[in-house]
Amino acid sequence: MARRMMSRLGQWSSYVFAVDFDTNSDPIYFALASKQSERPQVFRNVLADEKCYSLHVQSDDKIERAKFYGGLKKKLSKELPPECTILEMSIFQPNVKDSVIKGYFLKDASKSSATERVLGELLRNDPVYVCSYLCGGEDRQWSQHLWSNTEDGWVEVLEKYCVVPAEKPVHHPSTLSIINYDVFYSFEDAYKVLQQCVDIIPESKAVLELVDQRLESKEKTDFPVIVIEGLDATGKTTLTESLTEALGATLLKSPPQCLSPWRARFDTEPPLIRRAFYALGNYLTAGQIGQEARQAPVIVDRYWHSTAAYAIATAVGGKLGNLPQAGSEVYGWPGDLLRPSLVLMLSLSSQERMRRLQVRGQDKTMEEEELEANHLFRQKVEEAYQRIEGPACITVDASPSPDQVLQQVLLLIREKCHL
Ligand SMILES: Nc1ncnc2c1ncn2[C@@H]1O[C@H](COP(=O)(O)OP(=O)(O)O)[C@@H](O)[C@H]1O
Ligand SMILES: Nc1ccn([C@H]2C[C@H](O)[C@@H](COP(=O)(O)OP(=O)(O)O)O2)c(=O)n1
Repeated sequence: MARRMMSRLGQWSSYVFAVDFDTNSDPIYFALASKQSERPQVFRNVLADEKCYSLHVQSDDKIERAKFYGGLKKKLSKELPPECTILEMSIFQPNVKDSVIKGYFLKDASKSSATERVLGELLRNDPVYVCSYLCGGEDRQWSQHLWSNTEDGWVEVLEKYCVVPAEKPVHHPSTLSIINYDVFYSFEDAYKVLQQCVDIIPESKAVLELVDQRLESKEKTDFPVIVIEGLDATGKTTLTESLTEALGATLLKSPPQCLSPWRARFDTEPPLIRRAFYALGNYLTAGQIGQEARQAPVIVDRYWHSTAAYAIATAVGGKLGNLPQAGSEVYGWPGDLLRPSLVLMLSLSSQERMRRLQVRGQDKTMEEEELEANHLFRQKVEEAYQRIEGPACITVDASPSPDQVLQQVLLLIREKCHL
């Protein structure tokens, strides 16, 4: 174990650490060095007298890493003293795809040694690296101390490094591991994830069996395929139903009905597994679209745009500006997924959306803070929706009455699909 850590440490000189102290600002970036830097203090303004720690997952297995990272937050929240704040942290090579190792940074204002005990326990039993951070010396500079297990079960410091400021990278670290972690760009990539889960999530087997029986879809459909997208409560169900009737169309949705028994189960899984499930749902729906579009136009309630936009918005931490730039490959359409003829995104002001949610009896009890975080999340989803290409979505104002929205959309369909 110690040898493994040493070899890892050797690589750390090219890594940058990012800690999200505040979702509305940039993370604080730092690196490790053998000598202190002349530059200003790394944690100035964000740390007072707290004890600080970091921990991140060490495993070469992608599924194990995802499962463990997801469970770790729950475990930490349960076992650490309440004065301990858990912040998201990543270690990465600037602008190098797939180089991110996720972890947590702990700001501990408690007076007890409970945190050390919990971390020592984790180090002994789980695949984690643990470090503590100390501020000392005349110039009050920070250093990082990597913990190691001794033979007799005690914890000791294996290596000590100076913490020095690092440049802000061009790409936010959370954008470096979107491909094949949050968004899958081929059937095979998503399928492989669920295959690797069969032993730990038995429901994966049933999903794979359904997927194995899916219908193949052709590139071109005989009748137009129109996808309706938008955040929850923007009126998708209302519109897709009236549209289906008005056009004598067939109504489908993604994920399809046949996956409903497993949706809640996969919603509890970490992003890697959850997103692979939704990705496969699109291929099942694509098979149904191919079949139905031989006889009539098809209306689809959510499809690839939802899968990609929600996944990207969840994966990208912090500000709207952290999203990958428009034109980035993450907004591309999977080469093997049936493309619809038209994608429309229903858009509403957040006040009207809240009003509709309340009419439906939801979101009444949300705390202010959660509302704020949700506001940022929804902005990111809508922005990601608008950046997805091949086909891109057309934004429709969903604030008029249901009939006015329907008429507006029928006009668009006639214009774009010649129906
Ligand atoms: N154009 C509209 N104007 C006012 N209320 C609407 C409109 N469209 C839908 N609603 C109402 O808003 C709520 C959410 O609509 P729904 O179609 O269920 O949205 P979604 O399927 O996008 O979650 C429902 O109570 C619905 O009756
Ligand atoms: N085709 C789809 C549909 C939904 N999803 C995911 C994206 C979000 O995490 C949720 C949104 O689902 P939600 O329950 O809000 O959907 P409805 O508005 O009830 O249709 O599902 C997806 O990834 N791909």
